[in-house]
Amino acid sequence: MGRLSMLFWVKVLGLLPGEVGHGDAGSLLSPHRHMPLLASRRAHMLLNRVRLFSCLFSILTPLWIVVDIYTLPSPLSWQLAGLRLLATLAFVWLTRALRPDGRLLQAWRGMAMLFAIPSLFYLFSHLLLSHYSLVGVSGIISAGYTFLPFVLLAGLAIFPLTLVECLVFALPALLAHLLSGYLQWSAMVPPVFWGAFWLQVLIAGVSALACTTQLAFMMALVRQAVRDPLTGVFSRRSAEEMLELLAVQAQRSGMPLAVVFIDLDHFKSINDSFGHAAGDQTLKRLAADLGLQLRKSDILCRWGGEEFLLLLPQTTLPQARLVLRRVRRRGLGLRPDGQPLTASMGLAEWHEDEVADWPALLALADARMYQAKQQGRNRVVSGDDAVLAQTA
Ligand SMILES: Nc1nc2c(ncn2[C@@H]2O[C@H](COP(=O)(O)OP(=O)(O)OP(=O)(O)O)[C@@H](O)[C@H]2O)c(=O)[nH]1
Repeated sequence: MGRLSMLFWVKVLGLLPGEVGHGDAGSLLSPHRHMPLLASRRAHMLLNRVRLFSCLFSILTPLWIVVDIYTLPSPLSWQLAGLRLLATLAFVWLTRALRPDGRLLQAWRGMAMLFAIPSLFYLFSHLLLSHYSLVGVSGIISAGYTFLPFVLLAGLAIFPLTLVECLVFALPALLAHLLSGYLQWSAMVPPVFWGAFWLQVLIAGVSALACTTQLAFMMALVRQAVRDPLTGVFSRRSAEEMLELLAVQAQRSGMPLAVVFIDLDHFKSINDSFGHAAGDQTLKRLAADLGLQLRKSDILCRWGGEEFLLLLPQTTLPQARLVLRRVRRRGLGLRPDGQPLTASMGLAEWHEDEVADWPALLALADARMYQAKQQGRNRVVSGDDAVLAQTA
């Protein structure tokens, strides 16, 4: 990582060097390269915040009707009350309609609606208010309506968003301000209008910094939480979470999903003969070597002790067998005595094995791994009791 980018991460964002990963800068820019676990956790967080805020707005929006009725002339106050009631209904609907399901698309939809309701309210209220020249208390209350885009842009700061997402969500509020100026162009005072616009751009910039900083911390936390500290591959807990996500995808889209349960052979003897530290080193080296041989979309997890789980999304049984043949041909590395390190592997696939859920898929791969142990170790057992030869 370059000195300049490290300066940004450490000095500007306040993260420690170990908490920053390769490709994190790209992940702050756009959500395309986010790993599925980060995407799903972020989707949950975004939608929960959307629901929290729409709940809050559904209480606060109608309360202001009383102030309008006491301070603004009729029928303006009643027209604004009608608008407020419509907005309240929309907020209530938003609070109840969307349930977090880990899909980013749904979270974006929720955010778009949360921001669209006040933006429309702002435009329509502005149209109504532009027909009146209000002074005194009425003037002060009506001026309050012009603050809505500022509130919206500042509200962005509570969401962990990438820079591109920030821009997309800030744009409607900025456009609403421009449109309101266009609709009442003759009555508008240009310096005030452009001054307000400049202020909104500034607030949007500060919000973008707050959003991306939150996201950077979230990425660091997720990375720490999902990795196994010894080997650096995914932990058991994150393996379960990813299996849940991948299972939903396999069921919905019909895409294949292969799972390999890997148990190292005679690992205890490494510890017994060479010590626990040598055992740890062997596990670390194996994880690093395996990681290099796999595709970016493949997911290697440490299930526990000397057991690993390999998740192969969008991979059929024959394709998974090819992957394992390649891995076994290259070898799993060496034991401290120079002998080849071997493993017993159980392979199962979502559709071909007709499993009902991911625990069943895992149980099948685990059972096949035991079969491989019983049949003499250093082999792969997959569907139809097919045993891949020891020397692939
Ligand atoms: N060094 C080290 N050893 C570990 C770790 N986790 C588990 N082990 C050891 O891995 C060994 C697993 O032993 P067994 O379950 O008997 O399996 P095995 O010796 O590989 O024999 P088979 O699986 O039957 O081929 C135990 O001695 C554990 O203490 C770890 O993080 N580091």
